Amino acid sequence: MAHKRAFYRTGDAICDEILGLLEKFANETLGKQDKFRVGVSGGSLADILCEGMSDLRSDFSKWQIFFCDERVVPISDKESTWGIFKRDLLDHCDIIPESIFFPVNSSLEVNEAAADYERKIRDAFGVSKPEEIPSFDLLILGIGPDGHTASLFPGHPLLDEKTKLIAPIDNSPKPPPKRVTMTLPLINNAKVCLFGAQGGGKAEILKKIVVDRDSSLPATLVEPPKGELIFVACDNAAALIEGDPFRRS
Ligand SMILES: O=C1O[C@H](COP(=O)(O)O)[C@@H](O)[C@H](O)[C@H]1O
Repeated sequence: MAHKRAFYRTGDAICDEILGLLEKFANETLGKQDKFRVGVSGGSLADILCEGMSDLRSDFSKWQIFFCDERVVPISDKESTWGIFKRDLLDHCDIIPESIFFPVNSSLEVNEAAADYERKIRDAFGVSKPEEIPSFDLLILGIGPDGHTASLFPGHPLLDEKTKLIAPIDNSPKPPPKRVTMTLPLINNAKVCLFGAQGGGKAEILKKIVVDRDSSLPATLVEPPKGELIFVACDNAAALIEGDPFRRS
């Protein structure tokens, strides 16, 4: 079980809470160590980060930003998460250096792209022994309507991956089919896993994850034993959850 769990209900939108927590964890981390290492997701969370990250007060030169998953498509494709960050954040902002981003090399074949990204992460953390698992300071994760997170989908064999930190997937049920993704051993070794859920379309799945703890859903399997697990949901996404679901834990 996660060391500490929290559930935040935020009114109409989750962006201020997500951005506020990102700033808080970055600055707390940089008060204790010289680098802040965060993993970001695609979809709605990427849009929130691109909208508000440049307003955060932090020393971005000490950040390292990785991708919890990426679609293996050219950066010019609208499905590329790195492409979204380039176009919607970096192209309009001169306080966040491009060099702090560690994108997936999507020009490689999907298996190679995953192996290459695992090497990049191991190099950045200085972790070379296969049995050692890097520990991200923060992972910002989304929740798909089917309960997927990163590119870990319900019923997919990748949920049982034990050795790879980054895995390829070439049959993603959600297009595009070719992706690379952080696996559960890497995700669950993070210091903080922060989920964001925006909109009434997430209400049913969020209840299954947060209240029912339905273990067939990949997002439920995110439970860092030594880290914090945080859910941030707008009122509509949290509509089927009463009070604080973690009151007694
Ligand atoms: O395909 C993906 O979906 C999830 C959820 O996206 P959302 O738009 O429903 O928040 C996302 O977290 C993941 O990074 C992405 O590749």
